[in-house]
Amino acid sequence: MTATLDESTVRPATGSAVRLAGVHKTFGAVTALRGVDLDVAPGEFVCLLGASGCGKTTLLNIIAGLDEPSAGELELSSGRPAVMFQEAALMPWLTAAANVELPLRLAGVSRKERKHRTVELLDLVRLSGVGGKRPHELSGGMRQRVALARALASALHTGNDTAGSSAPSLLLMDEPFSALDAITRDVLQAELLRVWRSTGAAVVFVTHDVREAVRLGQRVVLLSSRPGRVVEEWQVGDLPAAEEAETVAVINERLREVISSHAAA
Ligand SMILES: Nc1ncnc2c1ncn2[C@@H]1O[C@H](COP(=O)(O)OP(=O)(O)OP(=O)(O)O)[C@@H](O)[C@H]1O
Repeated sequence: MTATLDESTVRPATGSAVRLAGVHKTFGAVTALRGVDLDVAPGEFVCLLGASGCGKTTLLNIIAGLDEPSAGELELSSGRPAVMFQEAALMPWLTAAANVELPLRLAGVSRKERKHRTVELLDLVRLSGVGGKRPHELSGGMRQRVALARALASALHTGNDTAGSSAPSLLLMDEPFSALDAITRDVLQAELLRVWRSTGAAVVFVTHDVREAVRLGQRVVLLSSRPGRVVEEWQVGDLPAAEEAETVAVINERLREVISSHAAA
């Protein structure tokens, strides 16, 4: 079930794109999150890493306003963040361009401005030639690019819209590339980094792939196995290539420890 966040638990963030303080979430007898503290700076790229079932999606849903915390506080600096899921979830009856345009249409952006921004965004994800095609005519990787352009349309619009043009935007991504083959994933990871650098949006990217987290993130945040809470984090932005493999090995080892301590508990 989805719920709308209570106004009292969501406040505009001061200086952060998103800030969570002591966020708990229970589903009946199941405690999914226990006291999560997380602060994401405007324009920062943070990867949330954790074992299956540790509460990553729950956390993202709470930030997205699709679910509400049982306790704790959430602060957001922009309006509702844009979300991109594992499956592109495009409207099958709309063309790629119309899918990208949809959040702008719903936000009441003028037709001329919508058309202009849609062309720009399709160009940004290198899909300028296929705006007129419908989702079933596109490959899985192309559909995820359309989903990325649509999420950006929504994120950038919200960012511009709420507190003036300086309001940072926030993009939430829940394992968006995990259903793709390795080569397409590799290409889209590079594309995402390029797009992130050119838009300045903050990104919270959920993955259980350590290599992906280290490649994409400026910071990797490790959640414990259920109930999830932040156990450790690493600054991994601009790592020299020689240190990347070692960092992946260190984080993998820590992830294994977290999983086995949970299994032994
Ligand atoms: N709506 C719900 N009702 C009951 N339990 C739920 C609900 N949503 C999540 N859970 C439980 O909360 C825990 C965390 O789930 P969540 O989907 O957030 O984990 P995750 O880390 O994203 O997992 P994965 O990596 O496998 O997608 C799980 O034990 C799950 O069964």
